[in-house]
Amino acid sequence: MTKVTVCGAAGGIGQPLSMLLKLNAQVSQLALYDIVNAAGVAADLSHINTPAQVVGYLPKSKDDKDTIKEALKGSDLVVIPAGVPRKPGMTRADLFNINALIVRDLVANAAQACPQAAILIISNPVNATVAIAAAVLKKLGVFNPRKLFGVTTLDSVRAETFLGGLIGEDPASLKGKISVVGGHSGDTIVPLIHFDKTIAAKVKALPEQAYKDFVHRVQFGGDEVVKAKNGAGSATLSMAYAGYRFSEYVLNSLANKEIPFSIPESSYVHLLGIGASSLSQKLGGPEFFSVPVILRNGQVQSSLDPFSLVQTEQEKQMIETAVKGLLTSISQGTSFVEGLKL
Ligand SMILES: NC(=O)C1=CN([C@@H]2O[C@H](COP(=O)(O)OP(=O)(O)OC[C@H]3O[C@@H](n4cnc5c(N)ncnc54)[C@H](O)[C@@H]3O)[C@@H](O)[C@H]2O)C=CC1
Ligand SMILES: O=C([O-])CC(=O)C(=O)O
Repeated sequence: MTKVTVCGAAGGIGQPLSMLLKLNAQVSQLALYDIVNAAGVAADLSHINTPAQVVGYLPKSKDDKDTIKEALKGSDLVVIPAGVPRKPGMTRADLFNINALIVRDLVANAAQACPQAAILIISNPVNATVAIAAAVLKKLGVFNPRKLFGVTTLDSVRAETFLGGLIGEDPASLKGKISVVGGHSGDTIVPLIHFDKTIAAKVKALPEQAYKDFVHRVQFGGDEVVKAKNGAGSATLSMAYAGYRFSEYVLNSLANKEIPFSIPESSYVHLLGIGASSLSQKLGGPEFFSVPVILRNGQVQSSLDPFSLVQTEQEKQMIETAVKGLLTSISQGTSFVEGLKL
């Protein structure tokens, strides 16, 4: 019996992500929470012929504090794509003011209703919202760092797609052969693509500019979608796929399924809390960093040191640059929660 709750389930990401979760036969209960249209999305998905029982949860009023708790009660996995997306001209950091409050409230409710759940944060700016979630859970005395995940999978999905196109490989075959670490915005995103010898040889055969363009495209892939949608939001469908890919990894670990890749999925996690404090020191002190994580039973069992995947001076420098950006975002998230009443 596995219960999954999606918060923000009626949104651009929430709807297709909920559909993918409904297709997973391991899910027995799928709770769809949103402040709009939750019942409609739930009714629609409930007609799909898979085992998950789908229930929509829409708050009855602004002061309704019970519906969200019902949606979260007993959940094993909580996925949070609630919040506002970017419009052209905005950075992810510009979303902080609105999304910080949304994430704070949802995580505070999860802390009470399902303190054992794995929590996946999709809402941007991920570099800061995950720090908010951690600070809230700490304040409420239920922080398990091994179960809090910032979802950075879309960066890996993009890197696989763009590199596959460049070197003439099936993008799907690159999963586990390249890795993306750091954070989830601009130059905090660090693709590492030289540790597999066959891939590295193909990358080295490319003109230097093609490699630079690839890195830039992975780091700013979100902007491409924001621009193309021209005011109608940011990546939703590719993000739903990526969010599902990481959710499925958590669900598989809950079912004790083997990890079929040598280098597992990355996630933006609390380094000290997952037993990687020496990595944090080596990086220059960031509390959070996206690293490949090995999951067991819905939580981080161990992580890989990204420096073991670094092969070039350029990759090392990209990590240094990422750390600078992350330190600022993390302290913004953490100080937002300090002094707040929960
Ligand atoms: N981590 C990542 O790689 C990515 C993150 N994102 C982020 O995901 C978030 C959602 O994006 P979209 O789905 O495109 O936005 P959207 O506006 O289409 O959907 C957001 C949904 O959240 C709901 N919502 C707002 N406040 C809520 C609350 N307090 N409780 C529950 N639901 C609430 C809204 O009603 C809406 O249905 C944005 O912050 C976006 O920047 C987007 C793409 C990639
Ligand atoms: O760019 C955005 O605002 C949405 C996002 O995080 C992405 O597509 O990577």
